[in-house]
Amino acid sequence: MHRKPSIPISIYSDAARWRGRTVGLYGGSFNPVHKGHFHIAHQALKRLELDAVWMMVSPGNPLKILDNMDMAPAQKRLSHTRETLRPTRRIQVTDIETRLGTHFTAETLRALKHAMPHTRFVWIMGADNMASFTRWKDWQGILKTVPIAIFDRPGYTIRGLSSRLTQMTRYHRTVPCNLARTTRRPAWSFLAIPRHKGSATMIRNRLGQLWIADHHERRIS
Ligand SMILES: Nc1ncnc2c1ncn2[C@@H]1O[C@H](COP(=O)(O)OP(=O)(O)OP(=O)(O)O)[C@@H](O)[C@H]1O
Ligand SMILES: O=C(O)c1ccc[n+]([C@@H]2O[C@H](COP(=O)([O-])O)[C@@H](O)[C@H]2O)c1
Repeated sequence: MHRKPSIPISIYSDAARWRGRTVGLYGGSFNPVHKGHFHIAHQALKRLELDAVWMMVSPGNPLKILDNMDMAPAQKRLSHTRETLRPTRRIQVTDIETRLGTHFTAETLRALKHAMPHTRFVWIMGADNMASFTRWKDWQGILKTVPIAIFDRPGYTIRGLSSRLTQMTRYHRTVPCNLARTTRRPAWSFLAIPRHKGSATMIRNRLGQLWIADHHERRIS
């Protein structure tokens, strides 16, 4: 039995604005944001014919919680993503999960569908997440709630397309141009876009401890 979501007023007030629109929900740690993220947001807008992409800065990926020392605080990841990407009307950066108080994607989707029943949502993710998707909380519920657009990523094409997710849902694969508007569930597409090698792990490794040290210093002082 699922708990009924409690929705902050600020989110209900967005509902009228996004009525009848198609929004790509692009969740991420963005620890930190990089050009690969920007590439995916643009590809999603174009290839899925979306009205907007919301980059949802996660309060904390439930599967990365054990690596927490490596994770900058959500507020810092949000402000850094906003400063770096300079959001437009069609690509927005949001802390909606923090405001909803949800960590798990299934809960976020339930809350958004409840608050904004007249907006079409599509979940956006990179191919690396295909391998772990069947460990996400209520992953089958996610598939019943929204279509899923999966974007190719260097090093993950074969792993993703041979994942348990692919094996279990192969008959639900859809062509990308129909994905955002299909009412069929489950529905997912794999988008073989030009791949981008951007990686937050690579940036953290290159910066040494700078990105992390910066936020720990602020937390201590
Ligand atoms: N270069 C990329 N190509 C395709 N998808 C990407 C790319 N970089 C990130 N993504 C996707 O963007 C979303 C957010 O990614 P995230 O913030 O975890 O960045 P990351 O580079 O994967 O970070 P980390 O290396 O710390 O795991 C995820 O769905 C991820 O699969
Ligand atoms: O709900 C889950 O169980 C779950 C498990 C792993 C990742 N997610 C979500 O997937 C998105 C991508 O996460 P990440 O860390 O790869 O950027 C982000 O919105 C996470 O909250 C969600």
